Amino acid sequence: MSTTGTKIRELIVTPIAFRDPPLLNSNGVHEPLALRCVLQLRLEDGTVGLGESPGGAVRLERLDAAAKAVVGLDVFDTTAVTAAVDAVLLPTVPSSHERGWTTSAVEVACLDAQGKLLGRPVSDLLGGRVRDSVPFAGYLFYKWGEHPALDGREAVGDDWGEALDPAGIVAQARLMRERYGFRSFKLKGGVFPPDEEIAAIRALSEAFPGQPLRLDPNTAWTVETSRYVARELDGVLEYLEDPTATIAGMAEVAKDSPLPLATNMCVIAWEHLRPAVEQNAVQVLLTDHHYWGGLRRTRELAAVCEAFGIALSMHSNSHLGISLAAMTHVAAAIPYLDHSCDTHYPWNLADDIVRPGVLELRDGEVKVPTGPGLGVELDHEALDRLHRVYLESGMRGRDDTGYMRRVEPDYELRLPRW
Ligand SMILES: O=C([O-])[C@@H](O)[C@@H](O)[C@H](O)[C@@H](O)C(=O)[O-]
Ligand SMILES: [Mg+2]
Repeated sequence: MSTTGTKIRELIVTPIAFRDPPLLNSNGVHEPLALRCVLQLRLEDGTVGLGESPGGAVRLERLDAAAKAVVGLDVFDTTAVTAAVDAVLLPTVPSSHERGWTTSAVEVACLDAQGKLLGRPVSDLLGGRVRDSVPFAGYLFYKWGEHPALDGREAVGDDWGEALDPAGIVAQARLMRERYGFRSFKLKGGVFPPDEEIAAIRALSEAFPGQPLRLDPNTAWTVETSRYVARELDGVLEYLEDPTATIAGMAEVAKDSPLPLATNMCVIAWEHLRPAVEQNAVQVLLTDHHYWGGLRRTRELAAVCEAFGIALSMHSNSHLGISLAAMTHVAAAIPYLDHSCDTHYPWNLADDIVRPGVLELRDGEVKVPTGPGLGVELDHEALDRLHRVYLESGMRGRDDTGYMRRVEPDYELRLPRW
């Protein structure tokens, strides 16, 4: 194939804001809107590759810099594209993890364009799929029934309702199961005292016998508390995720934990792998292509984990369909993925920017799209609408703690809290 038409003509980055329910976590509560950026990588021949990145002013600025750096490069030379993005960010963004967020979004757009040019799905470009559909876990959150009235805005409810105790969490899990068929569940913890969250997990285990369960308090606990919870939930959880902070802290917990420990917080860059392995700090790694530098790097990461006997799962943050498609393709192409993947998608899919019909959560799984590239089509009308929401909102970053303080002025962010 000649490179005449496969050169990158432009990269359009569109910031958007979409509705998000009041989901609680160890940092506070989700704001009424969540931010993402949508990438359209247009080639000389008119082919467009799609990408999606976490949003906010900082990420947008970096993506805008990346957009200038990639013009004229061949879309098939992802090594050169990634190097160009990395080089333009290096002077101001020293952390490889931070640069990974930007390179990843651009790489996904390149792979989508490549797949469209070749008429092959992205999973083929990653070596071929080993499964036709990818299992996801129902991601449960403690939550308020509505976003409270603030700044003259009326309260905003949703069709999930309130979940502030074990009965509420079980009811939410039942709804998740009814709507999407999930066969495993993750509870976002770090919100209530550990015994209350242990009770919620026990209630889930009774309601869904034999279904894999996980608990993730996002470092809300001390080493001692983490060990206590691990002992209490031995035989009930498949793994305990980020109970405490740092590789050293996790290693301390691991010494005495009957449960495998998982992370998407203390091992988030290549340089963290060696100390984590040496200290046996984590037994499960939640990959996330958004911050490991892309889909191909995620596959490489999986091979490293396989070599060291670290099991694999997948992390998620509030996201839309382009990211879900990318997550599904890479999960399909990793033989060694032994846990269902996380996804926030059920919380946000009402505002998706891809056309319906391809990505469906059914029986707790998403079928790997078989069309060219990521296999999803951008809904331009939805994109324009959500871009206007972004502009009008004035929101330029995520602040779960600040939002919580506006509702509960005495709220203090403390990690660990228990
Ligand atoms: O969206 C949230 O509240 C989650 O806590 C998210 O911020 C985390 O990144 C994530 O889902 C996790 O597994 O740690
Ligand atoms: Mg986590």
